[in-house]
Formats: sequence, C-alpha cells, structure tokens
Amino acid sequence: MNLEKAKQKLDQYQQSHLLRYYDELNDAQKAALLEQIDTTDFSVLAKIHAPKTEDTQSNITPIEAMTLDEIASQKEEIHNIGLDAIKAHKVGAVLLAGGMGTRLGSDHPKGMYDIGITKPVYIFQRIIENLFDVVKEADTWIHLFIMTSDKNHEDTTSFFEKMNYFGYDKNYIHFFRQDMAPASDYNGKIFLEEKGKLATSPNGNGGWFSSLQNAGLIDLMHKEGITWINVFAVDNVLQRIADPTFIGATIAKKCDCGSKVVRKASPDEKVGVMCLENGHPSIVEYYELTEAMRDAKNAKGEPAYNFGVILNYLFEIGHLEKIANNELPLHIVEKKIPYLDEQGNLQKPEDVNGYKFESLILDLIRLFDNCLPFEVERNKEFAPIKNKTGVDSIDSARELLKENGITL
Ligand SMILES: CC(=O)N[C@H]1[C@@H](OP(=O)(O)O)O[C@H](CO)[C@@H](O)[C@@H]1O
Repeated sequence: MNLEKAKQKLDQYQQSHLLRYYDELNDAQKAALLEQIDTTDFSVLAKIHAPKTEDTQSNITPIEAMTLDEIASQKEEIHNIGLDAIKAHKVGAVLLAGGMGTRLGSDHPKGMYDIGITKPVYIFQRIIENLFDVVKEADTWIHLFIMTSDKNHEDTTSFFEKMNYFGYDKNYIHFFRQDMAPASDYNGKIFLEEKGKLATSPNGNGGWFSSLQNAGLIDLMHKEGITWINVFAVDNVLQRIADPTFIGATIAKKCDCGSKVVRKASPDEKVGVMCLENGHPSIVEYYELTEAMRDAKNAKGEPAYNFGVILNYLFEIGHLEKIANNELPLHIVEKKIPYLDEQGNLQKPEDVNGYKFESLILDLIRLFDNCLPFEVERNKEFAPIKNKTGVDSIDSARELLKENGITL
C-alpha cells in the first residue's frame, strides 16, 4: 500500500493520527507501517458505539453432561473407539499459545514459563509430555498445531528448536500465527505503540480456525486424513491431549463437538459454564454469568449450571468448515494498553484505558447442533496457571502436579 492509499483508508475510519510520526521514520519503518495499515481490519472499531443487540429470545436451560459415573461404566468401549481413531491418524491437536506470560511477570511466551523447583519444567514441556502419553499408547505420532501470535512467534519457534522439541518429532509440529486486531482508546482511536507501529493484540481465541485456514493448515489436515481437532489452552499443565476416552465418547454419542468440563469448585469460579441456549449448546463466560444462573438449582437441589469448561474442546472438521463463514460475535474488552502519548513517550497505564477486540472460541459452540459436555476429575486434569500466586496460580498448579506424581 502506498502513502496515498493509506491516507484514504485512515480518513475513512478517522484514524489519520496514525501517520503523526511518519516523516520521522526510515524507509523500512515506513514500509512496515503502511503494510500494517493495509492489513489491519478497522471495521471492528464501528462496533464500539453500535447499539447492543440483546437477544431477548434467548432461553437458557441446563445441559446434561456425561458424568464420571457414566464414563466409568463404558470406559473400555469408548476408550477403544477413540484409540482406534488416533491410530487411524484421524485426530490432530491445536495448542492455543498466542499469549504472553505478562501476568506471571515474564516478557516471554506463556508456554516458556518455567514452573520447576529443583529443575527446569517449562509449561510447553509439560504439554508435550502429556501428549507423549497418548503417542506412546497409540504408537503413532499426532500432528500438533501450535498457534502463536506476532508477539511471540519467533520466541516460541526458536525455543522449541533450542529444546529439541522436547523429544517430539518436529515433522509433526506446525506453527501458525493468530491474526491480530487493533487496540483503541475509548473513542475508537487506535493507539500507536511505536512511532511506526499500531498497537495490536491477538484477536481472541475464537480466531484459531480462520488463522489455521489462512495458514493453509486445514489443507494439510485433509491431506493427512485428520477429521477431529482437539483444541486446548496453553495454561493448563495437567491437560490431557487427544484423550482417547473423550474422543471415543464424542464419537459414540454421535456428537460433532465435545467439551471437557469439571464440576465447579465454587459458584464464583472463573470458568465458563455450559448450558443450552434456545436448545443449542452454549457457554456463558464467568464475567457474564447472572446471579439467577449462579444460584439456580435443579430438581435434586444441586446447582443447575455446575459444569465449567476447562478450554479443551473436540471438533469435527467438516462441521467447522460449514460454520466457518458465520461471523462470531465480537467481544469488546477493556484492557490496559501501552501507548505513545502526544509527546511520543511510551506510557504504560496502571488502569484500563481502552479496548481490545476479541472473538471467543466458546461462541463457536453455539453454532453446533450438539456438543457433549464430558466430565473430568478436576484434580487430575485441571491445573490452570493464570496468576503467580493464589487461585489458579503457579503455586496451586505445583500442588496439583505433585499430587499427580509429577516431580518439579
Ligand atoms: C474465552 C475462553 O475461552 N475463556 C476460557 C478461559 O478463560 P480465561 O479468562 O482465559 O481464564 O479459560 C477458562 C478455563 O481455565 C474457561 O473456563 C473459559 O471459558
């Protein structure tokens, strides 16, 4: 894109301030800025002031999960169904790892965080070790697709290279970048994070499928005969990946989608809860949970919305492709966004100062006709690391790893 075209685009979206320092840049920086202006989707900004379309028709009801008891009673049968699918190379895994370890006090990708005590144990290492359990049982490699972001791609790929892929066959590891979205102030003006660079951030974990498609990796999956994708988050170090029992249960129940769930530890636990919305599977994120839903009881007097998602989903590719063109709702999230002030100095705000734009993976679930909530034991499969200390932290994850016999 040349300067003239960039000016036109910026005018159209009232973002001309982004060229404020253009004349101070060298040629390479100028080219990079024009490229960024060309490829950035500014249409998201219009959503800031768009009236909220409350879906008044939305009827939320509880969903039945496949519980631990039911799973145990059919364990061998469903486990074998899943194992056969893995042996037939029908299962691939997608690791969502676009985020940074900022909340843990690190400037590196979250997966590079070392949770070890007596020896280094990186989050990425734990995930590869978990995947190895299934690779050994099925006696076949499983393709692992790792989603990075512009913020951490080089760091992540060189780390895997340096660590020799933790012993995994590197021909089965594929990196792809998550698309980025701009970050703006409350008036919809995009921030600059450098004189020649717009402030951007990964476009939310709902962007994984289109990013995978844009990277040409869905084609690779078709070529390899992969029909099921297990998508999971980087922050759960007890994650079971490509779990044969989960895959087998989803297949046996003739579902196109499955979601691992745990019984909530408390009504306020920060997990999305599964439910039905107008008869479709759906997830209400913790910050959107109403008091009525939180306190609702079922006929047995138990909490009616008690199954929390742990961000471990299974999707059938054909169905994903069918719904791929549906636009996911955009979540406008208030965040602390570093920016260049009027004097060109970088400010790191203490408080929220603007918006990031994200689409969320849980909104995909609503587009499916069915989704199997598959209960897992939280102490065996859920050790999320969100903070340094306290709830869902490095400390709590270390405790859970120890409980599961993993030395740190
Ligand atoms: C958009 C999204 O996928 N949010 C997930 C995700 O939330 P965080 O805000 O990243 O903690 O992880 C939770 C499990 O740790 C899960 O319950 C929730 O639904």
